[in-house]
Amino acid sequence: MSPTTTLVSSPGKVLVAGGYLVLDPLYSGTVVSTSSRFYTLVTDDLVQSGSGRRSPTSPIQIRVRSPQFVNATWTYKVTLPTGDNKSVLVEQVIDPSSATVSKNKFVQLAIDRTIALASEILGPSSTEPLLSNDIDIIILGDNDFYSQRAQLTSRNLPPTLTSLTQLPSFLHTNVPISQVHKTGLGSSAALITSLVSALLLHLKVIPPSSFDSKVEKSENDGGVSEGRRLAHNLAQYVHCLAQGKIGSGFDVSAACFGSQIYTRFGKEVLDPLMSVEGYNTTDVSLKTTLSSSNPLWNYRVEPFQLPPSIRLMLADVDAGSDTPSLVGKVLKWRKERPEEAKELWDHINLLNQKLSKTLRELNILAEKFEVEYKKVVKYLSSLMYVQWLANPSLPEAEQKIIEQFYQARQTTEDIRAGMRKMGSLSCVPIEPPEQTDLLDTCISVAGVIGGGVPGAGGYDAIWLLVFDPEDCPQTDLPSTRVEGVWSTYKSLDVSPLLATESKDKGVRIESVDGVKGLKELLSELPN
Ligand SMILES: Nc1ncnc2c1ncn2[C@@H]1O[C@H](COP(=O)(O)OP(=O)(O)OP(=O)(O)O)[C@@H](O)[C@H]1O
Ligand SMILES: C[C@@](O)(CCOP(=O)(O)O)CC(=O)O
Repeated sequence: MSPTTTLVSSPGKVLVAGGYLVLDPLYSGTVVSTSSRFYTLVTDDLVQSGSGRRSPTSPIQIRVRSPQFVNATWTYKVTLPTGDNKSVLVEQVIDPSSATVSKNKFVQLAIDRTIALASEILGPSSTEPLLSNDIDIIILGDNDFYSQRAQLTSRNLPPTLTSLTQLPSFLHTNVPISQVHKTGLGSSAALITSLVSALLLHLKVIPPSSFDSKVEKSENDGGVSEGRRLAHNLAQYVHCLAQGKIGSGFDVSAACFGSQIYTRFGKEVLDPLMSVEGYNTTDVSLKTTLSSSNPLWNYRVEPFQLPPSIRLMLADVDAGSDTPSLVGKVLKWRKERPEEAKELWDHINLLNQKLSKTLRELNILAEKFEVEYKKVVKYLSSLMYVQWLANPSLPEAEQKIIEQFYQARQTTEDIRAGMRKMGSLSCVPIEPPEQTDLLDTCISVAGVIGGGVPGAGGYDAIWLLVFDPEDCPQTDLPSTRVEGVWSTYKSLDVSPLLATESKDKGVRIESVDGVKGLKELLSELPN
């Protein structure tokens, strides 16, 4: 086989509405995929990897490196099924000279399960030649996935968006993965989705057109290829296996399909595959279970994107919360007080639907009244919310657009109130008072539409939607005013993230030259 290199990326996520509710298939979540991405490069190019063609008797080796971390190289030996041994075996090769053994369950399971699926679909004898050269995998996450506070401090830079753009790409974190401060963009979901997608492509289980949205649109009713759906199902499976539980899966879905209104799949589809010890001896077929035509994969992905000239802003709040414990407490409350919970969840659900409908309506208005829409964005970008409706003599189209923005503001506020109520009823700090103060300060800034705490909430982060008018001097942009508030905010340590919304539909095939800083990084990697 001639050497090949495959590079794939997948985005991070922000659950702007639907936290907790999205765990139940009766409700949905509005998830925005981020411009910050995870990249997986798979290569068997002898020059690049410095390794060589295997002799037929030596084992298949896969080396994985995460160059942003200390002690983050993992080598695996792969045994394909032969004779009586029907399962794929992926074992870590431990270097006896190394003082500490580093393991990465997420990476190991992704490789193991993807090769097992490939071997079922292609047959072991067709899979073997695809692994005839040793494989090198490089994993990289955009800086946003990890807190850059220490990097900014060490360079004497203030915590602003401008400072973040000055940092080199894929900065080393100077710690092992287990000690890194994550920012909540869903590193593990983006990592697994990009890794399994890259391997499925590399092993030719799916064609590159699987991730070409133009081809997908022209060839498929729903605009989504079979290959992308297979990658999604596999990534959901691996993520659940690595986390040891079946979550809602909104993060993996966003990494695969992009921004969307997400309704989860029923847990039943993965139950037979979820035994960690027994997964590779089970008689359950991966090919059948993970197939895009398996009706048990009953998730729903409705396309969604933010209206034009609206910017998503994110800030990492350096306090942190333990999501699983928040989820455990909320679900306990829901179990103990089902009626109270149902009433509140139904109420929040209507508000969530109202928000996505309003944003959708704004997309339609922006297309229909392009000039008026731009004018309104510019006009509102310098006004505080209380002034938005102050001029009733504006032309009808402009008035209509302003009313929708006003509605978006009110609905985000109503959702926040609903989430705070859920927090107080379940005794969980979903939007704790410190975050309420921060959000109230931010949304009172001119040009800010609304905001909230993403996902499970707590002390981790906040999101805002702000007007982002074209041809506006940097100093007059709402995002610049917000940054000013964040950098001087005293009661919490607030640090911006660079991420905006990714309008691309999830997994994307990349070229090394097209990813800023990648070529340089690869050229500096030791063999
Ligand atoms: N750059 C990376 N290279 C290799 N593995 C990684 C990398 N980043 C994350 N991981 C894997 O993902 C695991 C973290 O998963 P975890 O579910 O705790 O994070 P998360 O909830 O997705 O994070 P966040 O949403 O805060 O970004 C790590 O232990 C590691 O196995
Ligand atoms: C609480 C929950 O609905 C969202 C958690 O989101 P996040 O990881 O806090 O972004 C859990 C889930 O959907 O898996």
